[in-house]
Amino acid sequence: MWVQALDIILEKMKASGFDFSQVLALSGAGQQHGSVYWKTGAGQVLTRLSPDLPLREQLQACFSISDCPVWMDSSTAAQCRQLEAAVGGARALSRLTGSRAYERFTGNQIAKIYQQNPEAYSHTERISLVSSFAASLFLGSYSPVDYSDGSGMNLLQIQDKVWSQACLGACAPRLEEKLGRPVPSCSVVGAISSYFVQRYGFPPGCKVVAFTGDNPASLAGMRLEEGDIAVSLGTSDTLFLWLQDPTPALEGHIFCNPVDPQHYMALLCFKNGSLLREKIRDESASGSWSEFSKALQSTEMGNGGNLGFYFDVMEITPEIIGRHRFSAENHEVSAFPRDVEIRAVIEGQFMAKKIHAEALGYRVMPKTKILATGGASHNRDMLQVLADVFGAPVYVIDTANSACVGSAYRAFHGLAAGTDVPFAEIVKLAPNPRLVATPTPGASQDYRSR
Ligand SMILES: Nc1ncnc2c1ncn2[C@@H]1O[C@H](COP(=O)(O)OP(=O)(O)O)[C@@H](O)[C@H]1O
Ligand SMILES: O=C(CO)[C@@H](O)[C@H](O)COP(=O)(O)O
Repeated sequence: MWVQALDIILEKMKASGFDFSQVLALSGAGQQHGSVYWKTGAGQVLTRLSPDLPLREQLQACFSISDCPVWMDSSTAAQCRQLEAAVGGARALSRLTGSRAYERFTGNQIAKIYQQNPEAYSHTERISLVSSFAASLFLGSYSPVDYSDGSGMNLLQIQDKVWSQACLGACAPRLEEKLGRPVPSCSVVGAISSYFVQRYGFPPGCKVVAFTGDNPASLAGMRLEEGDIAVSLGTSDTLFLWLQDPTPALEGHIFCNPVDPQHYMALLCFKNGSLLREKIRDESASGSWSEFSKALQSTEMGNGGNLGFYFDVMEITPEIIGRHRFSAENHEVSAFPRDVEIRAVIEGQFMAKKIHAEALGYRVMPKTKILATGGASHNRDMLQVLADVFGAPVYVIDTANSACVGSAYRAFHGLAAGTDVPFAEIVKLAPNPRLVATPTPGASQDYRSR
């Protein structure tokens, strides 16, 4: 599916007259943590692709696992406990790799594949992340994993930027050779393969800059500065911040920074994001976002004291499931009126984000900007609640696809690789984010007191 998606995108671009010969460098992003298993011999196939055929037809037999584990999988609790035990506990693993063991993190996913399907594992010559997999297609050879996306595996020592031998050993045998050596996120990993030159007309020297995770790429696309907080309202909701001195904790993740190898980023991931909001929209707003917005407009900030927490699937931050509603008198109730329900979902989600960010050491400063992205950042009424809960102005960039924009910026940065030009300098002429919501005076104190 992923290979075919790339075929389709490039064919559509070609049909629309896109001039590939102008592309000097490219980069990209993939959902974090997902993994792709290349069968023995696949590396050879990659180097000999015929420009006369789509990629899908040529790569069909190249994978030892046909259904790639993706980030939403949470079936690896046993492997998580084994990994934590092997390195001296959850806190020790977090200090080493930036996170305690998480079910979706790739090391635990690999361990499960090795334990349940050792034959497929032994026929695997290379394991890619979704990001390095896509880069490999463009390169025509295996692309290394970059430090930033590599931090979402529970395998990389985030301070030293090398695979942890203890973690590798706890997950599966001969794993280091299947992963290859990780590289700085701004590395040029090679030139585009002749397949793309001949089939689409890319210039032969077009540089491929290491691909990274969707959240690190979004951080680049939003040109985050210290003190800012980015809120991505996609399928999942994620929150990320730029950090200099990380303090890995038991909740949340520390990743290597995708644009500055000396720095870090913190990330919190909430599984009950847009899919939950869509469910509530269908149940309480006749399936219409505009009805959903009307409910937010017609209810008061603070929701008359009603409070709700909604986790239809097992949440990541924190591990909890179920819908929990509390009346103004602090009694658990089984339902709210439709409009109250809609406000309760949005206020509950945004208050949780603020509380968890503060637990990682985050403080709203006078210059703090909240940068919103992802599909739901089109919804201005939701963004007003976000501004009120955080007590900070909310901005959006012109496109909600910040991971794509970030990939383009990173490709541009890659062109200057080796000259030590900082990323901020490279993107300084990019359009500034637009202010879309300012906090209602006194709002954040109101929310704090709740
Ligand atoms: N007007 C809107 N209001 C709220 N949510 C919206 C609106 N438009 C789109 N969305 C949500 O955006 C989500 C898709 O976000 P997107 O960032 O594209 O996803 P992904 O994280 O998979 O890249 C959809 O699940 C949808 O619920
Ligand atoms: O697991 C995480 C981050 O740790 C997710 O954020 C994935 O990176 C994919 O997210 P969506 O783009 O589907 O929201």
